[in-house]
Amino acid sequence: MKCKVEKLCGGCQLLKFSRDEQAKKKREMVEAIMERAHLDVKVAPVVMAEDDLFYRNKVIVGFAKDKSRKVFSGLYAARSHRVINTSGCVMQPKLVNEIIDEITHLVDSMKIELYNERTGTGLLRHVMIRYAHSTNEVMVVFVTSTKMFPSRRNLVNVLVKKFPQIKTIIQNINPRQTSIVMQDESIVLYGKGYITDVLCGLKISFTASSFYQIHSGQCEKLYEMARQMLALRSQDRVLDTYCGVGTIGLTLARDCREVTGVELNADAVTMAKENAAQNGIRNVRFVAMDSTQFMKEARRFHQKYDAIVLDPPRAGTTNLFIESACSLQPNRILYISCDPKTQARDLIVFKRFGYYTDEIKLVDMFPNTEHIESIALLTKRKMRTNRIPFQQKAQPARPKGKGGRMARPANAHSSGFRKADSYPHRTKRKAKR
Ligand SMILES: C[S@@+](CC[C@H](N)C(=O)[O-])C[C@H]1O[C@@H](n2cnc3c(N)ncnc32)[C@H](O)[C@@H]1O
Repeated sequence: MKCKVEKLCGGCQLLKFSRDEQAKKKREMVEAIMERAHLDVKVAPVVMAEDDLFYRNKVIVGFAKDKSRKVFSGLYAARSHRVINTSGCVMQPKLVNEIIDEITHLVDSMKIELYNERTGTGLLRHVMIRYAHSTNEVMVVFVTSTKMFPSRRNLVNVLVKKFPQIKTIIQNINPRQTSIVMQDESIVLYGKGYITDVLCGLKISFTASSFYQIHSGQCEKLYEMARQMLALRSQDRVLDTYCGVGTIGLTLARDCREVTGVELNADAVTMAKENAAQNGIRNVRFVAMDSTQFMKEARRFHQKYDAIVLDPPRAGTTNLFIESACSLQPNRILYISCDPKTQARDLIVFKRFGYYTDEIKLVDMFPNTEHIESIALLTKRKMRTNRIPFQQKAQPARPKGKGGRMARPANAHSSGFRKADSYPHRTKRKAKR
């Protein structure tokens, strides 16, 4: 496969290699990372994708003008903020490419002002397209520097008329001088503000700000692998941390007694609840909260989980998360990661708490790039020492609220635990004391 801008773009570092060569390289890379971390683990062969082109279901493009002042759009060149023309990119679905080309043409013909990163002036910063492979639904997000968006009505009308697959159009307002693409304020210009895909036989809806795996076909393989590795029993309680729109928890729900999903992004949690409802899944609940904070509360209320799943962002998790997860003493912990380096770092800390893994499995979620999704099942083994892995720093005392109770921060969400949720034997023992 040839790409005209392969070198300039830098997004597909492995495009020139065959599928087998890519599989070998990715596996060797993970083996080297695990070895460097002194983790004695076997790395399984990579589960490769049948469709390694046109797979990206999320694309963000910037805009610029060429020498003749004509607008073009594309990805940023590697390690820069220079837009290069990636029209017709072979990683993006054909429909997505057609929509991007049309938007670029409209931006040019409607003379929509482009945002200038250096001066912080202008209007249009980015366009994000999200695509649902199973349903062919498309979401378009215009990221603008101000709420004022003079040509938006025209733009929306032309786009939905030409592409009936576009089910929602959103304007996200990002007035800050930052490289972060989107900010919190959004206006739905057309449709419901979300699109729906079918994943592992479940209807899954997601909004512009919520996470959804980039390669839907490989994502199904990943979740099936997770199910098999966890081998849940009907009486098991599962905690799905960093749960996004609930995809992993919802696919596990039929195998176990109940699933609790925890996610920081309140938008994603709203979608997770909607996803449970639209699939008639009743043994799940979702909480908008920091995962570590949730587990600390779960511990306080003597909650027990047989399995904990974590699927954190690329930066991995924190020592405090690991400490809190291990303090709940689950039988197994399933760690899904999109960066084996941070996963290896975290696995070392899990080990200090007695949770070990023998094998890392790999799913190629990002064909033709250097990236890989890795998955590890950790089980509890006997601790070799009684030493506490690391001492927690003393926390500053929180101010007392009404009635002598600890005041909660104003923006804190609730774990939903009540005293009645505590395990009865523990409550009794406490009462005796
Ligand atoms: C890699 S995504 C995984 C989402 C989901 N498990 C999936 O497969 O679609 C990581 C998610 O963690 C969420 N997140 C980040 N920090 C968090 C935290 N401290 N507590 C809970 N969720 C967090 C992000 O909003 C994002 O949805």
